Order: sequence, then structure tokens, then C-alpha cells
Amino acid sequence: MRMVVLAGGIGGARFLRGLKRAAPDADITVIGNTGDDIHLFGLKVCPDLDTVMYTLGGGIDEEQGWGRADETFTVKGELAAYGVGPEWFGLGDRDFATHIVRTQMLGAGYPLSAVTEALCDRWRPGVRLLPMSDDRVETHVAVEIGGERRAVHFQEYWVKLRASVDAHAVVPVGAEQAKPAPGVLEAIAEADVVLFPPSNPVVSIGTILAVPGIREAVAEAGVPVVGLSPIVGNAPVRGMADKVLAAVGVEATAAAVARHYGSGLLDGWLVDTVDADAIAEVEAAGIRCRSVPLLMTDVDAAAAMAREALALAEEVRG
Ligand SMILES: O=c1nc2n(C[C@H](O)[C@H](O)[C@H](O)CO)c3cc(O)ccc3cc-2c(=O)[nH]1
Repeated sequence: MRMVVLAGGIGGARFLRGLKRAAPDADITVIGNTGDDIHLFGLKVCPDLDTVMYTLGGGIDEEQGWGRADETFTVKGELAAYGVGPEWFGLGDRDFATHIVRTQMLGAGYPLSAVTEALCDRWRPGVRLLPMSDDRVETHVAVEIGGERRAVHFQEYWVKLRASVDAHAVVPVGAEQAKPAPGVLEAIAEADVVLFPPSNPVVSIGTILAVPGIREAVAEAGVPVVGLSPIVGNAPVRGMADKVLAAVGVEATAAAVARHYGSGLLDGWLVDTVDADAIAEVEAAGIRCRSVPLLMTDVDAAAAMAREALALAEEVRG
């Protein structure tokens, strides 16, 4: 069974760990969001690609959901001693090595997809991890601070500001000019099922779909497309998805996110048991809907969710 998963960071990575357990023989291609990427200290950092790679490769800081386990921050401290910022983004010593190797390979002319493949040679995530594009896309957020309208990099909004101010707009800068990375459209065309994990529907899956050609490829894949709600009980399970959903005029409910993706994309949608009352609304939008437990408390819970998503895919396959 060939599966394609559009994944962002922590939620997507944890779901993928469950999917691998639920379907150990599946051929899984992950199309990773690169809109969160940030250039720091002369290095290119790819948070969502690294979170998938580390989580599936066994190197993730489990409690944080991002960054490396057993991390130290000596380099970060030395940079601060030189007054070289920013200090608000926690790059650890082990993590720095990933960004040094990535930046070195990019500087030698390798595209991000080849770099990601090389990094995965070490981590062996057990999936094919493709960046959504080899071209630079950076999500910026329009905010108002002290009465002044500004655009800040997504990471500044997410990590430094902790999404404490309203987002007036979320813009994947460069998306219009970006091309799907090699293998992305082919993987979607050859897939038996496409899954939208409980990643952020705006800044993660939305950014991937903003790369010209990807949304169309998913819509025309002709195979079941099934998503899992990142919103449980009218609140994001983790992160601050409600803040960016508001920026695009989508209320933070399981049904609203399904309608945001639309029946043109989604064939099936899983909501949590607490949102069972949303089923009718989602089905009225032409999307088959079921309620199952959606809290990924451990790998077994994530595997159960993955099995439910695959079962729903078979149901809609008809
Ligand atoms: O809340 C934080 N998230 C941090 N993240 C998480 C990151 O902001 C999110 O994983 C994504 O961008 C959203 O999915 C990091 C991810 C990396 O790959 C590397 C470093 C960081 C550092 C931080 C951090 O200091 N604080």
C-alpha cells in the first residue's frame, strides 16, 4: 500500500510513528512543510523536516516534540556571549550539526530534497521524506504590535511572541514561485491513499497545499484523501492553531477545519469522540466523517488513529 502523508511538525511526526506501527509494510512518502524554515547564524534550519526525521529516527526530544534528545546548549551560550542573536530560538549543540551539514550541502549546490535524503541516510526514518519544494518558502505572519502593523517570520510569531498577538494574515512568502520538489507529484499520483495528519491546517498542511500543483494533484489523485482533526473540543490539541485559523477566517472547530479543506480535497475526516456532534455538519459538506479518540497520548493511540483513518479510506473507496 503506497501512502502519501502531508506533514508539518510535532502532530504530523507523532501520527507518522503510529502509521508506521499500524501499517508496517506500507510504502510511506511524507511531503514535509518547509514554510517554517528559518535562516539563523548563517545556517538553514528546517524545523518540520527535522521533527519528522528525528521523531521517526529515534533522536527526538520526546517531551518537547522538537529538537534532539540529550541536548546541550554550549554553542548557543557562546553565541549569546558574543551578543549574537536571536536568543529566543533554542538551537542545541547536536541540532547545530544537522544545520551545518544541511547548509554545507546546500552551499555545494545540492537541492534541499537531496540534502534531506542524505540526512535521512543517518536517521533511517522508515519513510521517504520529501520537502514540499526545493525552492525557498517562508511563512510570515502579519501582526499589529503597539498599533504598528508588521510582518514577522513564523518562528518569531510562534516562539518569540508565543502567538500572543493576533495574526491578521499568514503569508507563505515565495509559495507562488515554488515548484513541488522532485518526486512529490509522482508520489501523489501513484498513491493508494493520501492522509492529512493532525498538523496545523494553515501553516503546515495549508503551506504545502499552497505550492502550485500540489493541491491539484491531491484533488485529482482519484484515491481516498482522509484527514484527522487537529482541533479537539474546539481547541487545538497542541500549539496555537486557533490563532492562525482565525487569521484565515476559520473557526477553531473540527467541522470548520474539514470545511476549510473542502470536499474537493477531503473524502473522509476523523473527529474526536468529544466532537461527535460535528459529524452531521461534516457529512453535509460532502465529507464522510467518523468520531474516534484523537489524542496521541502514546504510539499505540497514534496507531489506533492511523488504523481508523485507513479504515475510513477503504470505506470511502467504495
Ligand atoms: O517553542 C519552541 N519551538 C522550537 N522549535 C519548534 C518549532 O518552532 C516548531 O516545531 C515548528 O516550526 C512548528 O511546527 C524548534 C524546532 C527546531 O527544529 C529547532 C529549534 C526549535 C526551537 C524552538 C524553541 O526554542 N521554542
